[in-house]
Amino acid sequence: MLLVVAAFIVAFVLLLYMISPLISPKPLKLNGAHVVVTGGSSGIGKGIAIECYRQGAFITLVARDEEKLLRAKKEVEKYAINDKQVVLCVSVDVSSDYTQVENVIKQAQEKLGPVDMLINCAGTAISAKFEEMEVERFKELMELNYLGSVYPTRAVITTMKERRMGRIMFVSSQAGQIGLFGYTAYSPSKFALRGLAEALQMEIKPYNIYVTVAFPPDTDTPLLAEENKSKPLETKLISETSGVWQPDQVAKILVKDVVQGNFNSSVGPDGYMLSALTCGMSPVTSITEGLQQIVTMGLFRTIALFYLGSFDSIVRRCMIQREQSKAADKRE
Ligand SMILES: NC(=O)C1=CN([C@@H]2O[C@H](COP(=O)(O)OP(=O)(O)OC[C@H]3O[C@@H](n4cnc5c(N)ncnc54)[C@H](OP(=O)(O)O)[C@@H]3O)[C@@H](O)[C@H]2O)C=CC1
Ligand SMILES: CCCCCCCCCCCCCCCC(=O)[C@@H](N)CO
Repeated sequence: MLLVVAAFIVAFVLLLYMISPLISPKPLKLNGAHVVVTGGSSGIGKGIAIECYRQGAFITLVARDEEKLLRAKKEVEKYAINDKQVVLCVSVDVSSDYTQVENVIKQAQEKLGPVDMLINCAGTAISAKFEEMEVERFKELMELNYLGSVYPTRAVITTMKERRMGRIMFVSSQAGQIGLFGYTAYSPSKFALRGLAEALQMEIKPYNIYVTVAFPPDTDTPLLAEENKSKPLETKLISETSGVWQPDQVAKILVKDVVQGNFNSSVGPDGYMLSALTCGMSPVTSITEGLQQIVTMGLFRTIALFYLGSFDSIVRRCMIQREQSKAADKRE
């Protein structure tokens, strides 16, 4: 009896693998492709631009500061693999006015052809305790991190649907998979991207367009340095769990995933566990991914409970320490 059940399971898994080419997208060829990277003048976005350029892509860098854009362009150009490749810079605020965003995308398409791949990486982070966060920040982060990804996507989607091809990446964060101390304004803006990505992917899969959401851990960029100046100790200690990564390491993984059309892109062992654990109803891109989620979910939830316990104790310890030092100050 057991043997029959085992045989059925094996046959079922084999069958799944046989049909797997039907559900996995064909990898996109970066050579000659037009890749638009918002936030491409710094940090992770610049790393992604470099990685795509090294594989023969034409790049449009989108950000506000023109000087920073030009500096990034020069850096990216060092990685050319042929003399036809071009790096175009466009200066626009991706979060304020849709018409402006649409216009710059149009200009970029006129110069470098239709967009094959859009990387939504422009974004920022602020960490502070909920009651210490200025209320405008909640709106600002939603505007930049969420609407700043909606607008460029909206501007490329019609052409992608007509051409029946394309890739779109949203750069969320591990803080877009788990709500963390200090990130009451940031986490929601990154969670929102996941909802957008799931809904959009269901709409555009029949058009052969694939959506990827990336969930990077702390990455050594100008943004992290700036953020660390005022980051609550709790946030720092909790985030350290999954380490600090280099932008080029992160960029390599993200580019590989978006090229393959994977819905999920995670970095490092903690990132892998977080993604398996929080997969919910998100689309699956390969049989292996689905099977891994089925098998590991219970185990990862068990591990997660230990992590959550240790995060709670970090928060409690920091609170006690603060109160003690306040009391000591008073005595002096
Ligand atoms: N670093 C980290 O630890 C992590 C970062 N992330 C996410 O990755 C993304 C990139 O972060 P990172 O590389 O560290 O940040 P950086 O600050 O190094 O780069 C941000 C980029 O976005 C551009 N940008 C910012 N605001 C706007 C705007 N309104 N319109 C157009 N462009 C804009 C910036 O250029 P300019 O200012 O000139 O406009 C710059 O090119 C962010 O979405 C961040 O949330 C996710 C996980 C971890
Ligand atoms: C099985 C379960 C495993 C659980 C592992 C949990 C690990 C949590 C670490 C969260 C790190 C958050 C980094 C945010 C980075 C970011 O977006 C900002 N630095 C932007 O500047």
